[in-house]
Amino acid sequence: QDIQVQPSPRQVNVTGKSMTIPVAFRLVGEQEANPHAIALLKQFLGDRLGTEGFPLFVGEKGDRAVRGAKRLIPDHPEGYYLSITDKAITLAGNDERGTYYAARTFMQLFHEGHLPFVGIQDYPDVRFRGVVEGFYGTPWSHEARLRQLRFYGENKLNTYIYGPKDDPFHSSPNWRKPYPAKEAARLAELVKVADENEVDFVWAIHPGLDIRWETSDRDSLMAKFERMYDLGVRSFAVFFDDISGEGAKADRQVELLNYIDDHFVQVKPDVTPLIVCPTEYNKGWARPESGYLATIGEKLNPSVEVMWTGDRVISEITREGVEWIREQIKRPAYIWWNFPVSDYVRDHLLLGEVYGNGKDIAGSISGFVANPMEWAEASKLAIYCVADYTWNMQSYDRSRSWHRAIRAIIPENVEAFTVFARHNSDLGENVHRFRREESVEIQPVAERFMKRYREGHYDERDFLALQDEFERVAEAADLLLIDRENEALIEEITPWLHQFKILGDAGQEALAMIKAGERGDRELFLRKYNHVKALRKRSYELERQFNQNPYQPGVKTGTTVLQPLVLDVFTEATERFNRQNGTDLPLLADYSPCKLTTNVPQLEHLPLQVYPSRVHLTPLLEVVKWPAGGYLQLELDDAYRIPGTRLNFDVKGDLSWGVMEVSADGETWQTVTLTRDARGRLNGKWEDTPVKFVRFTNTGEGEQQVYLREFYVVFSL
Ligand SMILES: CCCCNC1=N[C@@H]2[C@@H](O)[C@H](O)[C@@H](CO)O[C@@H]2S1
Repeated sequence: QDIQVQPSPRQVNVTGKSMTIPVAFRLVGEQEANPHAIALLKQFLGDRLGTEGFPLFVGEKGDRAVRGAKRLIPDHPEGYYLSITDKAITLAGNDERGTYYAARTFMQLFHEGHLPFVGIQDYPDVRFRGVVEGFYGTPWSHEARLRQLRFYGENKLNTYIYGPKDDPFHSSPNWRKPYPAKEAARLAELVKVADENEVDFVWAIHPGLDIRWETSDRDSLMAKFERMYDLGVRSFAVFFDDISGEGAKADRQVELLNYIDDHFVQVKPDVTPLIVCPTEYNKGWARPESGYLATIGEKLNPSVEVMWTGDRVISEITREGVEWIREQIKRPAYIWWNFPVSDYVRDHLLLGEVYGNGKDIAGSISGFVANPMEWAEASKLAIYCVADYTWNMQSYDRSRSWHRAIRAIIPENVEAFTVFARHNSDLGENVHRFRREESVEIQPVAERFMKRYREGHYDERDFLALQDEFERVAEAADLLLIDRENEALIEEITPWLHQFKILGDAGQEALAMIKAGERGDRELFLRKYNHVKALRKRSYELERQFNQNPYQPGVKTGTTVLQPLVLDVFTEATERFNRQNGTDLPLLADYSPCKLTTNVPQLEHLPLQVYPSRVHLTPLLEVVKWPAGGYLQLELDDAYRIPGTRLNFDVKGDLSWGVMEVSADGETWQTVTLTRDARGRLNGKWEDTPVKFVRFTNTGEGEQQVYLREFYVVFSL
């Protein structure tokens, strides 16, 4: 019998036999065993549990109830031994959490009225496994967090790091203040539910934006940690990421961290190791000459965990990469993996497989936590796979895990959600140039079809395969929109489901244009042509209505294969129709009236958001290092009368180091005075001349570090 346990256990011995599930179980070891494991079993077995019945021995190594299994329990943190025979069931943990995990595995073995006779010895590859709520954007709701913690309990994830950038009591300015009563009570509830699910609730503080290296701020931080300890928090982190200036100094940071470690973490009886996010948190930003990492490696107490995102902010974690950082910081790195986080591509959902990380890194890292999307339920797909990967790397199978994740998350609509997730997994062009596979199965068919269609002899089987896929897309959208088993998930993805339905319909109708054109049926062709244009307009309006945020507003779906395919088919069919009928039916406006050029490395690949009346530059979340002579230029497709551009560098002090200019021809430039409006945004104004170019240049002497929160050009009212 195929034992399906999540995450995949390390060592499973099956005898092939099984027994019908006993009508009653006699629990042995309740007094000594991990109470959360006992509670879980009681809740799961319900009234099957009594003083009579089939013996169920539960306990930790050394407990009387499981003394017979002592030799069989793996000697690893969180390891366990589980056995089911026709005589008894044994759930024996190497420690309390191990017993809990044995109970979780036991629960998964119940299958269609039977229990398999099995011996399992299991333990995790990675010590700390889980999620860091560390994204920019709307923090998860309290209910979403409670669901997450229960999900982690089910999937043997033992860490949840609370660090939402937009929580003012986690970051500046209120990191010094205790949480108000309501928030404090909610955090206390999260800690309780985390405990019940054997999850370490790690509370992180992000003081770097305005910390002063004086005892007063040190004492404020210690006092805040004490407050959180009173709420039940037993795991703590200090984030020094995404900051510049005073807060970024290594020796100051180390002095503070060692103080916290010596006077708080090491003196409390039950606090787990302190975790820190360094300012140089990926290899792309590490500067050996700054000595930052060297200072961390040499002077930071060895008991402090140091987080790391890999070779870049968003990157796959490789053996070579973790060996490199281990050398620098003189300890295994605690990985903060930036996936499926989408706060730099907010119009996309990242529902694809988890792949690209090495399977040989377990020995070189101490932790691996995923930074998710602001969409908590939708993030569970990737989190499920990370749980499988970090528990047992060698046996991790990206596709098997992904399919199981979908079954775990939406069991009543597996087929529909699989179609939806297949086509919502790539990020599109983005500042980090991180991409994921999308529409993998249909991509070769689409490519072959378009090529042959253009050559004038496509294969009917390809046509039918594409038509079938677009039908599945439309069906999946409708099935999921009425799904009621996981309403929180559907609520999160509804805007994308509407967009997905439109994509399915548009794909079918664009293909119908081909057939109508071939049959010379002008009337039918025009009907289909108009329908596709109407669908496109609806899609555009959806973009303007949902998921509006100042970064990547809108709702993108199928951007890598299906959307381009619809556009290609529509364009080709319309151009043929125009040639055959001497008409000039317009094509879909998909050009971009604006081009970005820059010599500032971090701005090179910023996508532009183009709207009817203005061009948005996707702002960055990280600090932008703007070298002397560095410029950012937008070139419009024509000279427009622009009533004024909006510019916003969240910088302290003035922008006297830079100059804003406009030009109609790229030759003669006119300087623009920038004035701050009520909201502190810098507005450029100039007299009424047509403008084709807008640029901002660092004319100062040295590099500037700025937050580019907003930059857009309004080029018509
Ligand atoms: C090494 C741990 C520090 C990582 N800190 C990071 N801060 C930012 C996060 O808040 C964002 O969600 C992430 C993705 O945009 O980028 C960086 S990653």
